[in-house]
Amino acid sequence: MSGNRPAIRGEITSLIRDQAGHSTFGDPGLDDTMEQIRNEMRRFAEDTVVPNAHEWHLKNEYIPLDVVNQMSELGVFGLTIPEEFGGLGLGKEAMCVVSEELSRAYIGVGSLGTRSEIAAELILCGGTDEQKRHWLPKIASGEVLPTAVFTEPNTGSDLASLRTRAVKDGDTWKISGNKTWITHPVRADIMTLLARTNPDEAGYKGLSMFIAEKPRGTDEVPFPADGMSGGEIEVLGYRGMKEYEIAFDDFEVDAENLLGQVEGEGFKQLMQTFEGARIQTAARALGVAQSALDLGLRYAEERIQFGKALVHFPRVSDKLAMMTAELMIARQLTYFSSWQKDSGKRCDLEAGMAKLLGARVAWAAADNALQIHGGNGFALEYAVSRVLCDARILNIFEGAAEIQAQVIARRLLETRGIQ
Ligand SMILES: Cc1cc2nc3c(=O)[nH]c(=O)nc-3n(C[C@H](O)[C@H](O)[C@H](O)COP(=O)(O)OP(=O)(O)OC[C@H]3O[C@@H](n4cnc5c(N)ncnc54)[C@H](O)[C@@H]3O)c2cc1C
Repeated sequence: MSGNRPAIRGEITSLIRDQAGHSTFGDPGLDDTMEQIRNEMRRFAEDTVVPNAHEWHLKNEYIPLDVVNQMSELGVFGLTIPEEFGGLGLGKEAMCVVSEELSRAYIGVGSLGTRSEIAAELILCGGTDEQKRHWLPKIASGEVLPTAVFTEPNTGSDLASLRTRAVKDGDTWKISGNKTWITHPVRADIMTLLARTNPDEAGYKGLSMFIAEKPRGTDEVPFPADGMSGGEIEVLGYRGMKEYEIAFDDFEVDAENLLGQVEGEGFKQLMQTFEGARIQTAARALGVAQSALDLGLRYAEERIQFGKALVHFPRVSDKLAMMTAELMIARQLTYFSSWQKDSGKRCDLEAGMAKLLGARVAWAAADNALQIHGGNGFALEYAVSRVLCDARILNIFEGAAEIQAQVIARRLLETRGIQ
């Protein structure tokens, strides 16, 4: 406790004021290559995303395809895909830096690569050679945008009990059932779709994963495919890709698009992506927290009350100091998890902690930054109002906070030999 004193918090605030506009406050401990990647992403985000993000949010608009195409050219969708399949062959560490920097500009942009990461990891870990050769280069180049179709109206956290059915009919599988909360499905070309292929097996063993092809749609005709319909779910934040509920009624998937050509492995295949997906979500949380800190600091410097800038009031500068310290802790845990993953070590415990902590830190940072804005923070016109809405989702998806806590507790008990 001796470290958390007013003088030290004041010193931290003075240091971050000096570093305002820098990439990070404090040295995150990355090498030059990673810092170059960060700078490149930052330049792109500052030029292309920051000036527009708030308007996209307020108008509930899609992130323009032109921005998506520029991200393809920067290699965002093929970051972790091996070079032999057209990717950049980088690790989760790079994925963290990129996700963080893009999410700092707008969580929607930082999340565009999420579904490509999940699809690529599913195919890399569980696909046949032919599926890898066919899909990975297209995902890496951004030619194919995936969407992740897992959640159902009655099945969220307890995914293993989902009910959407897949029935084999000659050379096709026919999918029937209801999915919900599907992000960016209208502009997607493939769906990583989890469905029950064995109705006699009610748990995870009855599930299989498909790489289901679909045509792109529009707002007017979102799903121009037989056996597929759906409607938009309006949301507080996390906009730019749009969320949909989707009904399948004998929707056809080619038999060759069953992942790995194996039935009953879908849940296990998906579990292999959990560590990576949690690390990526933790990195998105870092970006949101950094964005809140940037906005809070700038406002505290500019707003004068009682004849001084707000930043000179200890109760304001304390908030900035704690945001900075918490962000650094979450950042280190996230990077550490990525290093574990990149060196092939099990890291579900660390990834779960990073995701849980990152989401909390982002929410606290957004709340504090809004508080620093006073009444203006509550006005839609100010970017911090968006950041608060965007921060809120991080505790819900990619394993809600309660589920992460459960995973962490279970692993701790396991390591102590208690089952
Ligand atoms: C904006 C947004 C985007 C999303 N994008 C996608 C997507 O692209 N694809 C997709 O498939 N899904 C997506 N989801 C769905 C998301 O993954 C689920 O919302 C999440 O898994 C939680 O499921 P649920 O909403 O059904 O909540 P529930 O599972 O019903 O949980 C409700 C609450 O109960 C708690 N709870 C549940 N079980 C337990 C337990 N055992 N112990 C303690 N607490 C528990 C939860 O933590 C939560 O707080 C998205 C959701 C949102 C909101």
